[in-house]
Amino acid sequence: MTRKVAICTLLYSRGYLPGALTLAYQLQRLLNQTVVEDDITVCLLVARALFEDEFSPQEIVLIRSLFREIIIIDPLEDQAKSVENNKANLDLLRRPELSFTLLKARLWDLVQFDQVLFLDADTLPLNKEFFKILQLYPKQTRFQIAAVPDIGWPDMFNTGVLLLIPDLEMAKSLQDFLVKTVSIDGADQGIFNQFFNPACNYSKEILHKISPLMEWIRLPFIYNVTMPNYGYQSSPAMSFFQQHINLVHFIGTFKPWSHNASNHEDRYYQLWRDTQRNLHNEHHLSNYFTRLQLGNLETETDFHHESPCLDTLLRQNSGEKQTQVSPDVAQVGINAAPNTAIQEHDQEVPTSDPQSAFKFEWENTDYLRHVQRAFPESDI
Ligand SMILES: O=c1ccn([C@@H]2O[C@H](COP(=O)(O)OP(=O)(O)O[C@H]3O[C@H](CO)[C@@H](O)[C@H](O)[C@H]3O)[C@@H](O)[C@H]2O)c(=O)[nH]1
Ligand SMILES: [Mn+2]
Repeated sequence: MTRKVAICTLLYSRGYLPGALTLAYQLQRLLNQTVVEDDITVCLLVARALFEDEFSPQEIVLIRSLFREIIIIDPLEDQAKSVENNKANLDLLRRPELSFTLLKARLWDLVQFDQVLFLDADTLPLNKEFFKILQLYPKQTRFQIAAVPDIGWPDMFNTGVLLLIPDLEMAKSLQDFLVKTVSIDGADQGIFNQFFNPACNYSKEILHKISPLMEWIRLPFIYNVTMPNYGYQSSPAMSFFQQHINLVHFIGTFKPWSHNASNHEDRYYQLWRDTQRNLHNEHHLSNYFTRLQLGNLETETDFHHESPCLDTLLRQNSGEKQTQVSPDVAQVGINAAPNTAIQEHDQEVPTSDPQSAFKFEWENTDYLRHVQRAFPESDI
């Protein structure tokens, strides 16, 4: 039977829009070149406040033309509390903008799909071989998460590429867990590892009470090759495996769309920019995106003058599928909120600061009560 598979990315601030659009464009391009057994829907998970208050109608049209489905997500229950609890560890990471990556927990709510492949907005699949990822574990269960080891700490997985089985009980357990536990890195990667990965738990017994089947399935690195890959970029391994790399992931604060990225010579950054350029050309968007990268406010007038194809797009996409709330394009305010500041992205300097301030608070929670209820006997 054909499985319904969502390939999703997440957007909760407009600074990552170039990443999300370029990723969607690349996915479409590669999907057009290949025959995939599954019924694939390329989706954008977008924070409600961002989608409804910050995007202009033209931006929404553009987003709709690249994503088959837009899924508007609300904050998690007690999200503000979780963000506050995690603040100290996120400060260690020096990435305050990552606090809302916890929203990835919403992926388990997407039970309209049989499986979800999540990709960070700063990833770029390179070839159609990438879709083989969907065939790697056909029997994946809701207790398993499939992901690639993190180069910063390979006993943990990186959460930029995730395969998961949506399930409402798991969603609830994970979200309860999130509220009650301090994340290792103050964001989603730490907490998802603490939830699924036995290496991140002081007590295996506790993990087994959730389910003995809880597991991280370790995917090959070629499905999430993180850049910059300090020390490895020019290594023999890099040249040996180069032909087999299926996806690159631009981790850290310096992104290919950062304002000074055009001086960056690395071939994968260049590849990302070439892909973005093709997207611009097809949609007549170059000027618009130049301004976006600089973090300037967009104006409707400029946009219309320079993008005559958008009226056509508006008409073409008016029937586009969208789940949850669907604000009428015409009713959405034009740049109602000021553009969120796009940070100065300097080249990230590797740091040897200790990252060990996390603490587990099993004793102080009633987490176990919740998870035991969440998993019926028959599943264990
Ligand atoms: O301001 C932001 C920041 C992030 N995102 C989304 O969240 C993802 C994660 O942020 P990113 O900058 O890609 O994080 P990384 O530099 O890749 O950092 C690592 O650490 C993060 C926090 O644990 C994980 O989410 C990542 O998967 C992991 O690679 C992005 O790709 C976007 O999809 C936004 O929409 N707006
Ligand atoms: Mn990322």
